Amino acid sequence: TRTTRPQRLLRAVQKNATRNNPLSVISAIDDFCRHREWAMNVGDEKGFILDSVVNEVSPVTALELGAYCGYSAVRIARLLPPGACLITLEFNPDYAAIARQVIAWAGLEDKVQLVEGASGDWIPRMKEHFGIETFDFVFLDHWKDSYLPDTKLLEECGLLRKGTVLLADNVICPGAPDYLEYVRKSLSYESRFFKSHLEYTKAEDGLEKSVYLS
Ligand SMILES: O=C(NC/C=C/[C@H]1OC[C@H](O)[C@@H]1O)c1cc([N+](=O)[O-])cc(O)c1O
Ligand SMILES: [Mg+2]
Repeated sequence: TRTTRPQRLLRAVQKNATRNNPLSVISAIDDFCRHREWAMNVGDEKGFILDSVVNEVSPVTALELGAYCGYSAVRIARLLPPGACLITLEFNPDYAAIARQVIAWAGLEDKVQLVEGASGDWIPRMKEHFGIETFDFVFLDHWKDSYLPDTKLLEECGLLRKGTVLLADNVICPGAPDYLEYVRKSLSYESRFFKSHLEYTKAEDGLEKSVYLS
């Protein structure tokens, strides 16, 4: 096919969503993915849980690992308090290009810093490059086998503080077994599972919320 799925998703946003209206961008993507083409956004059902955790934490500094088309970046950034910011890391340049445009269509570019590159390279540079002390909230939604090494890297780089909330997507499907075992067994985390479904399907999935105790 001439265009890619992310390009068709962006076109659906530009056609059906209102500029500077994040909720209409979220709805346009969910409609596209439910009725036209499935895509790996966190989706509306898990998105509702994501929203409730973001509202509870009300983060001033937030990190997202894996932007894809920018759906969860829009979900998170629309809820951030004034002066707060979301840094989102995306390895795939094609996804990053689409995500930037989706975030811009929602009018949230001032709240979101999209960084193209590998999380393993960028996490150690967060403090000096972005002037970040610690993160209040981290959403993990990138490669599932990167959840654990990147969490350990965040710890080692001193980017987590007492009370930092990690929220991980897909801990059942596709699954992140090594990450789940770690956060559930570690005395440094208080972990809780939120049962849900794989985006736009009836398959079992869920989010794991883990509070860093330091
Ligand atoms: O691989 C998934 N996400 C990882 C994304 C990987 C991409 O983001 C980082 C990198 O650019 C890579 O190309 C995924 C996969 C499914 N799935 O059903 O296969 C469902 C989901 O919610 C997912 O986040
Ligand atoms: Mg996901």
